[in-house]
Order: sequence, then C-alpha cells, then structure tokens
Amino acid sequence: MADEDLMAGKTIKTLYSAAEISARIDDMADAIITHAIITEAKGALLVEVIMNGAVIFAADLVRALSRRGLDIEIDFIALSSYGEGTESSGNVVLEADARGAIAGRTVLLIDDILETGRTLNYARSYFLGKGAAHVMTGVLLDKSAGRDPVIRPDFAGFECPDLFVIGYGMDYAYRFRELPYIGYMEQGAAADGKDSTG
Ligand SMILES: O=P(O)(O)OC[C@H]1O[C@H](OP(=O)(O)OP(=O)(O)O)[C@H](O)[C@@H]1O
Ligand code: HPA
Repeated sequence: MADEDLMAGKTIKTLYSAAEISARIDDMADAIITHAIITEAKGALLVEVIMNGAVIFAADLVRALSRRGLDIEIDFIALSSYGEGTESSGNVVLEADARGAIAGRTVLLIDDILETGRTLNYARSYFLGKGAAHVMTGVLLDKSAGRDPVIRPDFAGFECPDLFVIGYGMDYAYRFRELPYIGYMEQGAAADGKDSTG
C-alpha cells in the first residue's frame, strides 16, 4: 500500500523530536550502567533486541552504553503481534529465535514500545526458560494507559500517550519506521503533510 493511501486525510504530528530522543537515550544509558544487577553481572551484558521495531532505538542505545564503557553482546529475537493493525492480535508469534548463549547470563531486553506487555512477557519467559540468570527490560516508550500497573519496564524513556505512534522504528502497516522522530497520525486538513522537522 502506498504512503499516500495510508496517509489519506492525515498528517503526522511530532510527539518526540530526534534531539529529544537522543538526550533521553543518554539518560537511559546512564541509568542502565549504574543498575546494581548490571554492574554486578559476570561477563558481558547480553542485549536482546526485539525485532523489528526496536532496531533503531537499540542501535543508538548500545552505542551510548559502549561510550560509557559497558561490555555488551548484541543478539536479536523477532516477535510479532500487531501485523498491519493498530491493536495487538493478542497472540505473540516467534518469527525468529535468539542465537546467543543464554544460560546464566544477565539479559537486557530492548523494545521500542511497551503497550499491553504481551511481547515483553513472552520474551521474558523465553529467556528465563533458556536459563537466563536475570532478565531486565528497557523500552523507549511506555504506553501504560489501560494496562495492568503491575507490568512495568525496568528502564523507560518516555511515557507515551494513548495514541498509535510511528517513527524511530515503529510502524503502521510496516511503514514509517525510518522517520527520525516519533509522531502520531492526526486526522486533519492536510492530505499528505509531515509537519515535523524533528
Ligand atoms: O506491549 P505490546 O502490546 O505487546 O506491544 C509492543 C510490541 O508491539 C510492537 O511489535 P509488533 O508486533 O508490531 O512487531 P514489529 O516489532 O515487527 O513492529 C512493538 O515493536 C513491540 O514489540
Ligand atoms: N505504534 C507502533 N507499534 C506499536 C504501538 C504503537 O503505538 N503499540 C504497540 N506496538
């Protein structure tokens, strides 16, 4: 489907600019490297990137961690539950397995957004099931509206309003991941406007 069709009657409003995201990732990296479990972990921290949405966030976060001297190993797992829609199907599908050695490791799961919590719950069970010593979670956006408050990330960048957001890795129907900022689609007058320079 062409962007023009997806965008019909809508414009993208900026929620967080590229500069705001960058500054927040530095704060998150500071918080991660001082966390007791990570500081005391034996061997490299195993960073598990949950594809596809988290790849852009993870690329920036791991380099921020590296600049602070943290020893890390990067691995990937692919999980999917939204498809082309804006609501969770309720069913998390394992599209691709992790490949790293997991038993006994301290694992930091990285995802772009936490909404219902199904994806991170699935991932946490997956890594604990493979013998991880600790599993921690880091998300750029925490969309907590309507979610059980017991479900919380260990590290979060921004609270996300109850809107379907796109950009900086996040898609709507597999598009818009490449936007350098985070935005949301607003029904509006402009047919094809990207109002943001973020
Ligand atoms: O907390 P939840 O309600 O589970 O939602 C969060 C998940 O939804 C998105 O993944 P999606 O299924 O869209 O796959 P993608 O990463 O390939 O875009 C996002 O990247 C998170 O992994
Ligand atoms: N945008 C993109 N992907 C998502 C969202 C969202 O708001 N929530 C869960 N996955």
